[in-house]
Amino acid sequence: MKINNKDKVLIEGLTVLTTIGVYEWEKTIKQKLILDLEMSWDNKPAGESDDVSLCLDYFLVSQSITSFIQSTQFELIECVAERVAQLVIQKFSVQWLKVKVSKPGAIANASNVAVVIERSAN
Ligand SMILES: Nc1nc2c(c(=O)[nH]1)N=C([C@H](O)[C@@H](O)CO)CN2
Repeated sequence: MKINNKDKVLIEGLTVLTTIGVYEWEKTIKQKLILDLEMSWDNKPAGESDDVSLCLDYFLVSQSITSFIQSTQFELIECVAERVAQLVIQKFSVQWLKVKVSKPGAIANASNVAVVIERSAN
């Protein structure tokens, strides 16, 4: 059977408020993070059957990521990216993903700062 290795499911602009930052003043406030995810997934079975149980459900993935980030305190956006990658790989059996975490309010004279990571299962 041929596998569609190039298929992806994307989540773009997922906005979450959380406690994030290395400085003391940041530990008492909520700040906005924006996440973009690119996840490898064979979309052919879901596309051919129109069966939600065969897709990578972006609603469930978004819900899991949002509640995880909202309920956890972080210092670095690198840590958010790493933990989100682990969650998606473990909970949704995703084999490869790219995660971008932006913290648009971090630098007054920059429109955005972000980190990007790519991770694989195993
Ligand atoms: N590479 C990073 N650099 C910095 C981070 C970070 O998460 N990753 N965080 C901070 C502070 O929390 C900053 O956002 C306060 O404006 C500094 N550098």
